[in-house]
Amino acid sequence: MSIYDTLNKEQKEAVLRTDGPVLLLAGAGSGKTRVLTHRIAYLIDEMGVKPWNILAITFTNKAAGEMRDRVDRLVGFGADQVWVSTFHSSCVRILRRYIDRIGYDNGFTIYDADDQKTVMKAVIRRLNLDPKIYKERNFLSAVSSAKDELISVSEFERRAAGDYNRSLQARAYREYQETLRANNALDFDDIIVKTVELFRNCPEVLDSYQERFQYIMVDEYQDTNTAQFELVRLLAEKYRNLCVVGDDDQSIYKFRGANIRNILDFEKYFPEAAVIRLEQNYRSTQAILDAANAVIRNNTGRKEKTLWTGRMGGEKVRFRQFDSAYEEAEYIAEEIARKAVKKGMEYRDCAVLFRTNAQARLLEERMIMEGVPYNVVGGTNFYSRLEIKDILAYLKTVDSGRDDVAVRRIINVPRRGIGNATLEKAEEFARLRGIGLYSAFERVDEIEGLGRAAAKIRSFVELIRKFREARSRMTVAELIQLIIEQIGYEAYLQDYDDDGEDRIANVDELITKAVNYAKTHEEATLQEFLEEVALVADIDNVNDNDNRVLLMTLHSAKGLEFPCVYLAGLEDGLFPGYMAVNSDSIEDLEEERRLAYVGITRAKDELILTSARTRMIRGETQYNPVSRFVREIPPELLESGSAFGRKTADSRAASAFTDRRRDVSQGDSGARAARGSDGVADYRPKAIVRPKVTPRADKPFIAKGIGSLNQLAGISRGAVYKAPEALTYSVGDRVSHMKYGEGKVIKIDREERDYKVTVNFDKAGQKIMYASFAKLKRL
Ligand SMILES: Nc1ncnc2c1ncn2[C@@H]1O[C@H](COP(=O)(O)OP(=O)(O)OP(=O)(O)O)[C@@H](O)[C@H]1O
Ligand SMILES: [Mg+2]
Repeated sequence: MSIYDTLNKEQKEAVLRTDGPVLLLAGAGSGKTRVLTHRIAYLIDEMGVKPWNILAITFTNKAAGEMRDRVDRLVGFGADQVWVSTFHSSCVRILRRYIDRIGYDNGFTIYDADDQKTVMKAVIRRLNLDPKIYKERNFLSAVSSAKDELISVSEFERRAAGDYNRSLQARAYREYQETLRANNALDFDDIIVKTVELFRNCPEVLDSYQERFQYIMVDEYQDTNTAQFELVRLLAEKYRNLCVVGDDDQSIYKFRGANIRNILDFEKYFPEAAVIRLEQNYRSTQAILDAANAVIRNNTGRKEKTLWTGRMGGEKVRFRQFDSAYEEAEYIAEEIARKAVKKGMEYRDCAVLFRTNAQARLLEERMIMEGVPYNVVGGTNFYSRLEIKDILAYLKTVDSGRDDVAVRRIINVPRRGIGNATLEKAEEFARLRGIGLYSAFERVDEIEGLGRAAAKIRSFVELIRKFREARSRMTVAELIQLIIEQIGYEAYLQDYDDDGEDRIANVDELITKAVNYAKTHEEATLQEFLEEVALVADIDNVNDNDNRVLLMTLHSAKGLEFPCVYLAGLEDGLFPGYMAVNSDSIEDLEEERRLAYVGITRAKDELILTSARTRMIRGETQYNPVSRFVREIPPELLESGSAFGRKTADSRAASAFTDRRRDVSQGDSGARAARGSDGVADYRPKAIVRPKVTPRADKPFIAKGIGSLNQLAGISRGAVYKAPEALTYSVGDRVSHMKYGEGKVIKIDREERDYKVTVNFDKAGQKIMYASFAKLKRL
């Protein structure tokens, strides 16, 4: 039997039709990704296509890794020569070779979100705009949307003419772009945009890649944006062997410029395209698929699809509502622990999905208490931690010194007493000469008026010089160790805050990564290491061999599948989000609904939906109704039993502890406020019991991510014990709130640590919030 015999008729057609454009449109779990891997195998094994003539693009590095594994298993020989990668990694590889043709240096750096913010803040300062009114994130999102649509600075300026706000954005875009250029840096969007620019401006380069990639495949095509589509279109223009697979019901990146039009336009640019549809879902049970269909059916203007599964029956989808988010988290963690212990479920077979990153923390807390090993994907990206960024900034400076943001980051880490005035002088010196900040430091003797600060800069330059020397005879891991020792970084971290130990552990983790990197890459250079690090999307921190429950946002879960899935926080106002619920257009709501569809269809055998009646968000208690997505599932498809029957004395004590801790950090009586007045709560923590927070000895305790105990403890340690300040408003006043708009104060309760304010908002209705968090302004 050949591997192709396991495919159904339509899948086989998509695999065998190797020449010419193919559009494969099909619902979740219908084997689209499987078609791509089999297609690669078929091209190599049966058609004699050279592996290096194939390019397969996926959405995340994890997906790329999975596809690579599957291809390795299917193809006997040469699979490693196939380019299986994300848009971004492919483009970086191309730009490393050729970006000098469009005026950059091939050793460019890649800026992450934090770096971008730093640059944009400086731009706002330089444009003399009031940073209280003009926020870098607004400018950055305007810039990013422009880049998604391939709108250049000058085009943006042209379109902005006559519109004050757009013109400001245009100026910011120009300044921002010039700064990046001066630093020889690209942001994430530039990686695609510059590749398109390169292809458009250098036909010979484009031609060489067209020859190279004679067969191109794109997974999750529904989420490609205009720039990415143009890139693929250019590459495929000559041979036209382009196969894209996607599902319009799973398009969830509109906010990032993903363009559903690309699906519709595909046939326009490739009129000869064969359109293939798959209708059998191989992933989920009928019960799960029914729920998914019941939800997505409510979107308008979609192409109705028939999706069926041979996996008849299956456990009903479960729905549980809790009084608070703590109880929700407790339920999930306890149940997972029980399944693992009693039923021998593997932790890795289970995922907890949620709408916003902020939901992770409570879940983590409970996982730790239950001794459930877990990994948080996203939100707490390892590489965005302060300590990791510090070390990487050192490495970047040692590597090239061309990245001003990196140099600025470490100039006073650890403290060297180099003040802002000194830095400004150096920056001015650099700007006038068109050189980088580090180059200015190297010429410190020429900078006037530095006084004693000059010596401090000189010794910094000397330090970097030493590291550069060492670099040639050391591995990356050794270099990191040397840097840590020389700058006294451990002591610095210990002093920095209460999380010193954890931070040091993270740095150790980076060293481990560097060691592993060297093992898997023959010529592991520092530059390559930095490049890989810059590209790892959040999901890539997950090590598949780890037997852990995955906690992640719905966005990160795309394309993945798990036997058991918990979908948490199903409340109107959270999922669908507040904005989508209150927006006039249905587009936002429909995008949220597609996200719900993605979530539901990740489950193979078991799906549990949960929600909480009350939830604290930034000190405000929110009372949210059950998500409309749950209500869209007909009751006969749901099993909604009691959530409280099985609560043990132990777990009550534990929740009392959690609630109490929230009390302290959020102001007194937080738990009471959180529980609300609907009278449903079946118990109240009368005595505050403080169980010792030690992981259970009989279960594996592995806490990765932000969830280590030290850091958890930091929740309360870090909390501010604020005495209530005098309020500037009183009952009856009209006030405004950043998110909810205007409303009237109905009640103010003075509590030990804060005021609890009840406001009736004109649009958002009644909310109870703590004054120090709510930042209400009297009108
Ligand atoms: N013909 C088949 N026979 C058996 N199993 C199959 C077949 N086709 C797909 N599967 C299995 O069904 C599951 C879903 O397949 P796959 O991940 O390729 O779907 P997909 O369409 O890419 O889903 P998504 O839309 O979520 O990305 C996988 O476990 C896959 O191995
Ligand atoms: Mg897929």
